[in-house]
Amino acid sequence: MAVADFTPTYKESLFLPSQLSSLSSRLSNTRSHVLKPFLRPRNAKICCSVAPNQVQTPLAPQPTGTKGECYGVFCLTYDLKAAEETKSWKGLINIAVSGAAGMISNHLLFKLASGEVFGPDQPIALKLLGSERSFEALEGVAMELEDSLYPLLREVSIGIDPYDVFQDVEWAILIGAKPRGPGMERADLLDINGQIFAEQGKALNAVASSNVKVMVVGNPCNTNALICMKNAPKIPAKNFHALTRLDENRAKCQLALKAGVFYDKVSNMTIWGNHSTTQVPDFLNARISGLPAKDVIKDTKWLEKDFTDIVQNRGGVLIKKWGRSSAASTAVSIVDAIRSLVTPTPEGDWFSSGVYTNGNPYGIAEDIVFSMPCRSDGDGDYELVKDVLIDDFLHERIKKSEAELLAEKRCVGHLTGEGNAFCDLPGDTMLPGEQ
Ligand SMILES: NC(=O)C1=CN([C@@H]2O[C@H](COP(=O)(O)OP(=O)(O)OC[C@H]3O[C@@H](n4cnc5c(N)ncnc54)[C@H](OP(=O)(O)O)[C@@H]3O)[C@@H](O)[C@H]2O)C=CC1
Ligand SMILES: O=C([O-])CC(=O)C(=O)O
Repeated sequence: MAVADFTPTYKESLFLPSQLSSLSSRLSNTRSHVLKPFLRPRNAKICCSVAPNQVQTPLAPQPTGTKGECYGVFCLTYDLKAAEETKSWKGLINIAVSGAAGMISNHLLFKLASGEVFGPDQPIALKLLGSERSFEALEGVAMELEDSLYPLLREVSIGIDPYDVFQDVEWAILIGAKPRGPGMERADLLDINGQIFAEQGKALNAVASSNVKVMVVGNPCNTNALICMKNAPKIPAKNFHALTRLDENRAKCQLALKAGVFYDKVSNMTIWGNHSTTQVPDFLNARISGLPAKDVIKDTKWLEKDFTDIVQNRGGVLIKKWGRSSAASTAVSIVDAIRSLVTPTPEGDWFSSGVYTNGNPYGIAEDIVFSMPCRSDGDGDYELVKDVLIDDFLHERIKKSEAELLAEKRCVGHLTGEGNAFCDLPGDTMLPGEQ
Protein backbone atom coordinates (compact mmCIF):
# COMPACT_ATOMS: atom_id res chain seq x y z
CA MET A 1 0.00 0.00 0.00
CA ALA A 2 1.42 3.37 -0.92
CA VAL A 3 1.11 6.57 1.03
CA ALA A 4 -0.46 8.11 -2.05
CA ASP A 5 -3.52 5.93 -1.49
CA PHE A 6 -4.69 8.34 1.18
CA THR A 7 -6.45 11.63 1.06
CA PRO A 8 -4.13 14.33 2.34
CA THR A 9 -5.29 17.11 4.63
CA TYR A 10 -3.35 19.83 6.38
CA LYS A 11 -1.88 19.51 9.81
CA GLU A 12 -0.77 22.44 11.92
CA SER A 13 2.68 23.39 10.77
CA LEU A 14 5.35 26.02 10.98
CA PHE A 15 8.23 26.41 8.58
CA LEU A 16 11.29 28.49 8.22
CA PRO A 17 11.23 30.30 4.88
CA SER A 18 14.21 28.23 3.73
CA GLN A 19 12.43 25.03 4.66
CA LEU A 20 9.35 26.23 2.87
CA SER A 21 10.97 26.82 -0.48
CA SER A 22 13.00 23.62 -0.55
CA LEU A 23 10.06 21.66 0.73
CA SER A 24 7.63 23.16 -1.75
CA SER A 25 9.85 22.36 -4.67
CA ARG A 26 10.44 18.83 -3.38
CA LEU A 27 6.76 18.23 -2.95
CA SER A 28 5.65 19.75 -6.20
CA ASN A 29 8.37 17.91 -8.08
CA THR A 30 7.48 14.55 -6.73
CA ARG A 31 3.80 14.33 -5.88
CA SER A 32 1.24 16.17 -7.86
CA HIS A 33 -1.56 15.46 -5.38
CA VAL A 34 0.35 16.75 -2.41
CA LEU A 35 -0.51 20.19 -1.10
CA LYS A 36 2.09 22.82 -0.54
CA PRO A 37 2.81 23.76 3.05
CA PHE A 38 2.03 27.17 4.42
CA LEU A 39 3.02 29.20 7.41
CA ARG A 40 0.50 29.67 10.13
CA PRO A 41 0.51 31.04 13.66
CA ARG A 42 1.12 28.29 16.23
CA ASN A 43 -2.29 28.59 17.79
CA ALA A 44 -4.21 28.78 14.54
CA LYS A 45 -6.99 26.29 14.11
CA ILE A 46 -6.21 23.52 11.70
CA CYS A 47 -7.80 24.34 8.39
CA CYS A 48 -10.28 22.49 6.41
CA SER A 49 -9.19 20.43 3.45
CA VAL A 50 -7.83 22.34 0.48
CA ALA A 51 -8.13 21.53 -3.17
CA PRO A 52 -5.12 19.75 -4.72
CA ASN A 53 -2.36 22.06 -5.95
CA GLN A 54 -3.93 25.12 -4.34
CA VAL A 55 -1.11 27.30 -3.01
CA GLN A 56 -1.66 29.00 0.31
CA THR A 57 -0.33 32.47 0.90
CA PRO A 58 2.34 32.23 3.57
CA LEU A 59 1.51 33.97 6.81
CA ALA A 60 4.15 35.88 8.78
CA PRO A 61 7.41 33.92 9.03
CA GLN A 62 8.05 32.37 12.43
CA PRO A 63 11.28 33.03 14.31
CA THR A 64 12.21 29.42 14.77
CA GLY A 65 11.77 26.05 13.19
CA THR A 66 12.91 24.17 16.25
CA LYS A 67 9.84 23.72 18.43
CA GLY A 68 8.86 20.11 17.91
CA GLU A 69 7.27 20.84 14.58
CA CYS A 70 6.17 18.52 11.86
CA TYR A 71 8.64 17.97 9.10
CA GLY A 72 8.07 18.20 5.36
CA VAL A 73 5.67 15.69 3.90
CA PHE A 74 4.76 14.65 7.42
CA CYS A 75 2.97 17.98 7.88
CA LEU A 76 0.29 16.51 5.71
CA THR A 77 -1.91 14.01 7.44
CA TYR A 78 -3.66 11.30 5.55
CA ASP A 79 -7.11 10.15 6.38
CA LEU A 80 -6.48 6.66 7.68
CA LYS A 81 -10.11 5.74 7.15
CA ALA A 82 -9.91 6.54 3.46
CA ALA A 83 -8.18 3.35 2.48
CA GLU A 84 -9.76 -0.05 2.73
CA GLU A 85 -6.48 -1.61 3.77
CA THR A 86 -6.17 0.44 6.91
CA LYS A 87 -9.39 -0.76 8.48
CA SER A 88 -7.52 -3.21 10.68
CA TRP A 89 -4.87 -0.69 11.71
CA LYS A 90 -4.55 0.33 15.32
CA GLY A 91 -4.69 3.94 16.48
CA LEU A 92 -1.60 6.10 15.95
CA ILE A 93 1.02 6.04 18.73
CA ASN A 94 3.54 8.79 19.47
CA ILE A 95 7.16 7.81 19.94
CA ALA A 96 9.85 10.26 21.03
CA VAL A 97 13.52 9.62 20.33
CA SER A 98 16.26 11.83 21.78
CA GLY A 99 19.75 11.98 20.31
CA ALA A 100 17.86 11.47 17.08
CA ALA A 101 20.72 12.70 14.92
CA GLY A 102 23.17 10.29 16.54
CA MET A 103 24.50 6.97 15.32
CA ILE A 104 22.19 4.63 17.20
CA SER A 105 19.12 6.57 16.12
CA ASN A 106 20.25 6.43 12.54
CA HIS A 107 19.63 2.70 12.64
CA LEU A 108 16.72 2.70 15.06
CA LEU A 109 14.40 5.22 13.41
CA PHE A 110 14.13 3.19 10.23
CA LYS A 111 13.33 0.06 12.18
CA LEU A 112 10.61 1.90 14.07
CA ALA A 113 9.17 3.29 10.85
CA SER A 114 9.21 -0.10 9.10
CA GLY A 115 6.85 -1.71 11.60
CA GLU A 116 9.52 -4.07 12.91
CA VAL A 117 9.05 -2.87 16.47
CA PHE A 118 5.36 -2.21 17.02
CA GLY A 119 3.95 -4.40 14.27
CA PRO A 120 2.67 -4.13 10.71
CA ASP A 121 -0.73 -2.75 11.81
CA GLN A 122 0.60 0.00 14.07
CA PRO A 123 0.90 3.46 12.51
CA ILE A 124 3.35 5.69 14.35
CA ALA A 125 4.32 9.32 14.79
CA LEU A 126 8.02 9.95 15.40
CA LYS A 127 8.98 12.95 17.52
CA LEU A 128 12.67 13.61 17.22
CA LEU A 129 14.57 15.53 19.87
CA GLY A 130 17.86 17.18 18.98
CA SER A 131 19.72 20.29 20.00
CA GLU A 132 20.78 23.53 18.37
CA ARG A 133 24.04 21.85 17.48
CA SER A 134 22.29 18.95 15.76
CA PHE A 135 19.23 20.64 14.28
CA GLU A 136 20.38 20.60 10.68
CA ALA A 137 21.42 16.99 11.00
CA LEU A 138 17.97 16.30 12.39
CA GLU A 139 16.45 17.83 9.27
CA GLY A 140 18.63 15.49 7.24
CA VAL A 141 17.33 12.52 9.22
CA ALA A 142 13.74 13.68 8.66
CA MET A 143 14.45 14.00 4.92
CA GLU A 144 15.69 10.42 4.79
CA LEU A 145 12.55 9.31 6.58
CA GLU A 146 10.46 11.20 4.02
CA ASP A 147 12.28 9.54 1.16
CA SER A 148 11.73 6.09 2.61
CA LEU A 149 7.94 6.21 2.03
CA TYR A 150 7.08 4.03 5.02
CA PRO A 151 3.30 3.46 5.00
CA LEU A 152 3.15 3.18 8.79
CA LEU A 153 5.04 6.41 9.41
CA ARG A 154 2.25 8.98 9.62
CA GLU A 155 4.02 11.92 11.22
CA VAL A 156 7.54 13.12 11.91
CA SER A 157 8.29 16.21 13.94
CA ILE A 158 11.62 17.61 15.02
CA GLY A 159 12.51 19.95 17.83
CA ILE A 160 14.99 20.91 20.51
CA ASP A 161 12.67 21.51 23.46
CA PRO A 162 11.64 18.33 25.29
CA TYR A 163 8.46 20.04 26.51
CA ASP A 164 7.37 20.32 22.87
CA VAL A 165 8.73 17.05 21.59
CA PHE A 166 7.44 14.84 24.42
CA GLN A 167 3.86 16.08 24.15
CA ASP A 168 1.51 13.06 24.48
CA VAL A 169 4.19 10.48 23.76
CA GLU A 170 3.45 6.89 24.68
CA TRP A 171 7.06 5.78 24.28
CA ALA A 172 10.24 7.78 24.90
CA ILE A 173 13.54 6.31 23.77
CA LEU A 174 16.22 8.47 25.35
CA ILE A 175 19.51 8.02 23.51
CA GLY A 176 21.10 11.48 23.46
CA ALA A 177 23.94 11.85 25.94
CA LYS A 178 27.40 13.32 26.01
CA PRO A 179 30.08 10.73 25.44
CA ARG A 180 32.84 10.50 28.05
CA GLY A 181 35.81 12.36 26.63
CA PRO A 182 39.52 11.90 27.39
CA GLY A 183 40.38 12.91 30.94
CA MET A 184 36.75 13.33 31.96
CA GLU A 185 35.94 11.96 35.40
CA ARG A 186 33.02 9.57 35.59
CA ALA A 187 31.52 11.84 38.24
CA ASP A 188 31.52 14.67 35.68
CA LEU A 189 29.85 12.45 33.12
CA LEU A 190 27.21 11.46 35.66
CA ASP A 191 26.56 15.11 36.39
CA ILE A 192 26.46 16.36 32.78
CA ASN A 193 24.28 13.55 31.51
CA GLY A 194 22.28 13.48 34.70
CA GLN A 195 21.23 17.07 34.07
CA ILE A 196 19.96 16.08 30.61
CA PHE A 197 17.92 13.23 32.07
CA ALA A 198 16.61 15.32 34.96
CA GLU A 199 15.29 17.89 32.51
CA GLN A 200 13.82 15.24 30.24
CA GLY A 201 12.18 13.53 33.24
CA LYS A 202 10.53 16.83 34.17
CA ALA A 203 9.35 17.33 30.62
CA LEU A 204 7.93 13.80 30.39
CA ASN A 205 6.18 14.34 33.70
CA ALA A 206 4.61 17.54 32.43
CA VAL A 207 3.53 16.66 28.90
CA ALA A 208 3.85 12.95 28.05
CA SER A 209 1.08 10.38 28.24
CA SER A 210 0.63 9.46 31.92
CA ASN A 211 1.57 5.84 31.18
CA VAL A 212 4.54 6.62 28.90
CA LYS A 213 7.17 3.87 28.74
CA VAL A 214 10.70 5.22 28.90
CA MET A 215 13.73 3.36 27.53
CA VAL A 216 16.99 5.02 28.60
CA VAL A 217 19.96 4.21 26.38
CA GLY A 218 22.32 7.17 26.91
CA ASN A 219 25.07 6.26 29.36
CA PRO A 220 25.45 5.74 32.25
CA CYS A 221 21.98 4.41 31.47
CA ASN A 222 20.97 2.85 34.81
CA THR A 223 21.61 6.01 36.79
CA ASN A 224 20.26 8.23 34.02
CA ALA A 225 17.05 6.18 34.15
CA LEU A 226 16.89 6.62 37.93
CA ILE A 227 17.36 10.40 37.58
CA CYS A 228 14.73 10.59 34.85
CA MET A 229 12.28 8.58 36.96
CA LYS A 230 12.85 10.68 40.10
CA ASN A 231 12.06 13.80 38.11
CA ALA A 232 8.83 12.34 36.78
CA PRO A 233 6.80 11.45 39.88
CA LYS A 234 3.49 11.30 37.97
CA ILE A 235 4.76 8.46 35.78
CA PRO A 236 4.80 4.95 37.33
CA ALA A 237 8.38 4.06 38.38
CA LYS A 238 7.89 0.70 36.73
CA ASN A 239 7.70 2.38 33.33
CA PHE A 240 11.41 3.30 33.30
CA HIS A 241 13.95 0.99 31.72
CA ALA A 242 17.71 1.15 31.27
CA LEU A 243 18.84 -0.72 28.18
CA THR A 244 20.78 -3.87 29.06
CA ARG A 245 19.43 -5.89 26.17
CA LEU A 246 22.60 -5.39 24.15
CA ASP A 247 24.49 -7.09 26.98
CA GLU A 248 21.95 -9.93 26.98
CA ASN A 249 22.36 -10.39 23.24
CA ARG A 250 26.15 -10.32 23.54
CA ALA A 251 26.00 -12.95 26.30
CA LYS A 252 23.71 -15.22 24.26
CA CYS A 253 26.06 -14.98 21.32
CA GLN A 254 29.08 -16.00 23.42
CA LEU A 255 27.30 -18.99 24.99
CA ALA A 256 26.13 -20.13 21.54
CA LEU A 257 29.65 -19.81 20.15
CA LYS A 258 31.17 -21.82 22.99
CA ALA A 259 28.46 -24.50 22.82
CA GLY A 260 28.65 -24.71 19.02
CA VAL A 261 24.94 -24.01 18.53
CA PHE A 262 23.04 -21.28 16.74
CA TYR A 263 22.19 -18.44 19.09
CA ASP A 264 18.44 -19.02 18.96
CA LYS A 265 19.07 -22.07 21.16
CA VAL A 266 20.13 -19.88 24.10
CA SER A 267 17.36 -18.73 26.42
CA ASN A 268 16.77 -17.49 30.00
CA MET A 269 19.72 -15.14 29.77
CA THR A 270 19.86 -12.61 32.59
CA ILE A 271 22.15 -9.64 32.83
CA TRP A 272 22.19 -8.51 36.43
CA GLY A 273 23.11 -5.02 37.52
CA ASN A 274 24.66 -2.04 35.89
CA HIS A 275 25.34 -1.48 32.17
CA SER A 276 29.04 -1.25 33.01
CA THR A 277 31.97 -3.56 33.48
CA THR A 278 30.44 -4.78 36.76
CA GLN A 279 27.44 -6.25 34.94
CA VAL A 280 26.82 -9.93 35.64
CA PRO A 281 25.96 -12.21 32.72
CA ASP A 282 24.22 -15.11 34.47
CA PHE A 283 25.32 -18.53 33.18
CA LEU A 284 23.77 -20.30 36.20
CA ASN A 285 20.19 -19.78 35.03
CA ALA A 286 20.84 -19.57 31.28
CA ARG A 287 19.72 -22.49 29.15
CA ILE A 288 21.00 -23.92 25.89
CA SER A 289 18.55 -26.03 23.90
CA GLY A 290 16.44 -26.14 27.06
CA LEU A 291 19.27 -27.52 29.26
CA PRO A 292 21.19 -25.60 31.93
CA ALA A 293 24.12 -23.86 30.21
CA LYS A 294 26.48 -25.40 32.80
CA ASP A 295 25.42 -28.89 31.70
CA VAL A 296 26.19 -28.07 28.08
CA ILE A 297 29.34 -26.00 28.59
CA LYS A 298 31.13 -27.98 31.29
CA ASP A 299 34.08 -25.58 31.40
CA THR A 300 33.46 -23.74 34.70
CA LYS A 301 36.66 -21.73 34.43
CA TRP A 302 35.57 -20.39 31.04
CA LEU A 303 32.09 -19.56 32.32
CA GLU A 304 33.27 -17.82 35.46
CA LYS A 305 36.18 -15.92 33.98
CA ASP A 306 36.34 -15.69 30.19
CA PHE A 307 32.62 -15.54 29.45
CA THR A 308 32.04 -12.87 32.06
CA ASP A 309 35.02 -10.78 30.93
CA ILE A 310 34.13 -11.03 27.25
CA VAL A 311 30.57 -9.83 27.82
CA GLN A 312 31.56 -7.08 30.23
CA ASN A 313 34.20 -5.75 27.84
CA ARG A 314 32.60 -6.46 24.47
CA GLY A 315 31.71 -2.82 23.83
CA GLY A 316 35.28 -1.63 24.46
CA VAL A 317 36.85 -4.29 22.25
CA LEU A 318 34.43 -3.36 19.48
CA ILE A 319 35.30 0.33 19.77
CA LYS A 320 39.00 -0.50 19.39
CA LYS A 321 38.31 -2.39 16.17
CA TRP A 322 35.51 -0.33 14.66
CA GLY A 323 36.62 3.06 15.92
CA ARG A 324 33.16 3.89 17.21
CA SER A 325 30.74 2.40 19.70
CA SER A 326 28.14 -0.22 18.85
CA ALA A 327 25.35 1.57 17.04
CA ALA A 328 23.64 -0.98 14.79
CA SER A 329 23.60 -3.75 17.38
CA THR A 330 22.45 -1.28 20.03
CA ALA A 331 19.54 -0.27 17.78
CA VAL A 332 18.69 -3.94 17.26
CA SER A 333 18.76 -4.46 21.00
CA ILE A 334 16.40 -1.50 21.54
CA VAL A 335 14.03 -3.16 19.07
CA ASP A 336 14.35 -6.43 21.01
CA ALA A 337 13.82 -4.67 24.34
CA ILE A 338 10.63 -2.92 23.21
CA ARG A 339 9.31 -5.98 21.39
CA SER A 340 9.78 -7.95 24.60
CA LEU A 341 7.40 -5.54 26.29
CA VAL A 342 4.77 -5.44 23.54
CA THR A 343 4.67 -9.17 22.78
CA PRO A 344 4.08 -11.97 25.31
CA THR A 345 7.28 -13.59 26.57
CA PRO A 346 7.55 -17.19 25.34
CA GLU A 347 6.58 -19.76 27.98
CA GLY A 348 9.41 -20.44 30.43
CA ASP A 349 11.72 -17.77 29.03
CA TRP A 350 12.53 -14.22 30.14
CA PHE A 351 14.47 -11.12 29.10
CA SER A 352 16.69 -8.63 30.89
CA SER A 353 15.97 -5.00 31.50
CA GLY A 354 17.29 -2.39 33.90
CA VAL A 355 14.26 -1.65 36.07
CA TYR A 356 13.41 -0.13 39.42
CA THR A 357 14.36 -2.40 42.30
CA ASN A 358 11.60 -1.58 44.78
CA GLY A 359 9.85 -4.80 45.79
CA ASN A 360 12.34 -7.09 44.01
CA PRO A 361 12.45 -10.69 45.29
CA TYR A 362 16.26 -11.08 45.08
CA GLY A 363 17.36 -8.96 48.05
CA ILE A 364 18.84 -6.28 45.82
CA ALA A 365 18.96 -2.82 47.43
CA GLU A 366 15.83 -0.79 46.83
CA ASP A 367 15.64 2.51 44.96
CA ILE A 368 18.10 1.89 42.16
CA VAL A 369 17.68 0.82 38.52
CA PHE A 370 19.18 -2.67 38.18
CA SER A 371 19.06 -5.15 35.36
CA MET A 372 16.97 -8.18 36.33
CA PRO A 373 14.99 -10.98 34.63
CA CYS A 374 11.53 -9.88 33.42
CA ARG A 375 8.51 -11.38 31.72
CA SER A 376 5.72 -9.57 29.92
CA ASP A 377 2.14 -10.31 28.87
CA GLY A 378 2.78 -8.08 25.87
CA ASP A 379 0.89 -5.09 27.24
CA GLY A 380 4.00 -2.91 27.69
CA ASP A 381 4.29 -3.88 31.34
CA TYR A 382 6.45 -6.61 32.95
CA GLU A 383 6.85 -8.74 36.06
CA LEU A 384 10.10 -9.82 37.66
CA VAL A 385 10.81 -13.55 37.38
CA LYS A 386 10.73 -15.23 40.78
CA ASP A 387 12.20 -18.67 40.25
CA VAL A 388 15.86 -18.03 39.58
CA LEU A 389 18.83 -19.61 41.29
CA ILE A 390 21.37 -17.40 43.01
CA ASP A 391 24.53 -19.15 44.25
CA ASP A 392 27.47 -17.60 46.13
CA PHE A 393 29.37 -16.71 42.95
CA LEU A 394 26.38 -14.96 41.43
CA HIS A 395 25.50 -13.26 44.72
CA GLU A 396 29.00 -11.85 45.14
CA ARG A 397 29.00 -10.43 41.60
CA ILE A 398 25.53 -8.98 41.99
CA LYS A 399 26.62 -7.22 45.19
CA LYS A 400 29.57 -5.62 43.38
CA SER A 401 27.32 -4.16 40.69
CA GLU A 402 24.82 -3.09 43.34
CA ALA A 403 27.60 -1.27 45.26
CA GLU A 404 28.58 0.53 42.07
CA LEU A 405 25.03 1.67 41.42
CA LEU A 406 24.56 2.81 45.01
CA ALA A 407 27.75 4.87 44.64
CA GLU A 408 26.49 6.35 41.35
CA LYS A 409 23.25 7.23 43.08
CA ARG A 410 25.08 9.06 45.88
CA CYS A 411 26.94 10.96 43.19
CA VAL A 412 23.73 12.35 41.68
CA GLY A 413 21.83 13.11 44.88
CA HIS A 414 21.50 16.73 43.72
CA LEU A 415 19.56 15.50 40.66
CA THR A 416 17.27 12.97 42.34
CA GLY A 417 15.97 15.24 45.08
CA GLU A 418 18.03 13.53 47.79
CA GLY A 419 20.08 16.57 48.69
CA ASN A 420 23.81 16.93 48.33
CA ALA A 421 25.80 14.65 46.11
CA PHE A 422 28.70 12.69 47.54
CA CYS A 423 30.90 10.96 45.00
CA ASP A 424 32.85 7.91 46.15
CA LEU A 425 32.78 5.86 42.98
CA PRO A 426 34.78 2.62 42.91
CA GLY A 427 38.03 3.26 40.99
CA ASP A 428 37.51 0.56 38.37
CA THR A 429 34.00 1.56 37.40
CA MET A 430 33.67 1.85 33.62
CA LEU A 431 31.18 1.85 30.82
CA PRO A 432 31.36 -1.21 28.56
CA GLY A 433 32.88 0.96 25.86
CA GLU A 434 35.66 2.38 27.99
CA GLN A 435 38.12 -0.53 27.97
N1 LIG B 1 22.85 1.17 26.92
C1 LIG B 1 23.53 0.65 25.93
O1 LIG B 1 23.52 -0.56 25.71
C2 LIG B 1 24.34 1.52 25.05
C3 LIG B 1 24.38 2.87 25.25
N2 LIG B 1 25.11 3.68 24.43
C4 LIG B 1 25.07 5.10 24.73
O2 LIG B 1 24.14 5.71 23.85
C5 LIG B 1 24.45 7.10 23.73
C6 LIG B 1 24.38 7.54 22.28
O3 LIG B 1 25.27 6.82 21.49
P1 LIG B 1 25.45 7.18 19.93
O4 LIG B 1 24.15 7.34 19.26
O5 LIG B 1 26.41 6.19 19.40
O6 LIG B 1 26.18 8.56 20.08
P2 LIG B 1 26.30 9.79 19.08
O7 LIG B 1 27.48 10.55 19.57
O8 LIG B 1 26.25 9.35 17.67
O9 LIG B 1 24.97 10.58 19.37
C7 LIG B 1 24.71 11.00 20.64
C8 LIG B 1 23.79 12.17 20.62
O10 LIG B 1 23.78 12.66 21.93
C9 LIG B 1 23.45 14.01 21.90
N3 LIG B 1 24.02 14.80 22.99
C10 LIG B 1 23.30 15.22 24.04
N4 LIG B 1 24.05 15.96 24.85
C11 LIG B 1 25.27 16.03 24.33
C12 LIG B 1 26.46 16.69 24.70
N5 LIG B 1 26.53 17.40 25.83
N6 LIG B 1 27.54 16.56 23.88
C13 LIG B 1 27.47 15.82 22.76
N7 LIG B 1 26.36 15.17 22.37
C14 LIG B 1 25.26 15.29 23.12
C15 LIG B 1 23.87 14.50 20.54
O11 LIG B 1 22.68 14.95 19.95
P3 LIG B 1 22.07 16.38 20.18
O12 LIG B 1 23.15 17.38 19.88
O13 LIG B 1 20.97 16.34 19.23
O14 LIG B 1 21.61 16.43 21.61
C16 LIG B 1 24.29 13.28 19.75
O15 LIG B 1 23.68 13.23 18.50
C17 LIG B 1 25.82 7.26 24.39
O16 LIG B 1 25.61 7.74 25.70
C18 LIG B 1 26.35 5.84 24.46
O17 LIG B 1 27.29 5.68 25.49
C19 LIG B 1 25.80 3.18 23.37
C20 LIG B 1 25.80 1.83 23.12
C21 LIG B 1 25.09 0.89 23.98
O1 LIG C 1 30.27 2.82 26.34
C1 LIG C 1 29.60 3.01 25.30
O2 LIG C 1 29.24 4.09 24.87
C2 LIG C 1 29.18 1.81 24.51
C3 LIG C 1 28.35 0.89 25.29
O3 LIG C 1 27.65 1.22 26.21
C4 LIG C 1 28.38 -0.50 24.87
O4 LIG C 1 29.01 -0.84 23.87
O5 LIG C 1 27.78 -1.33 25.57
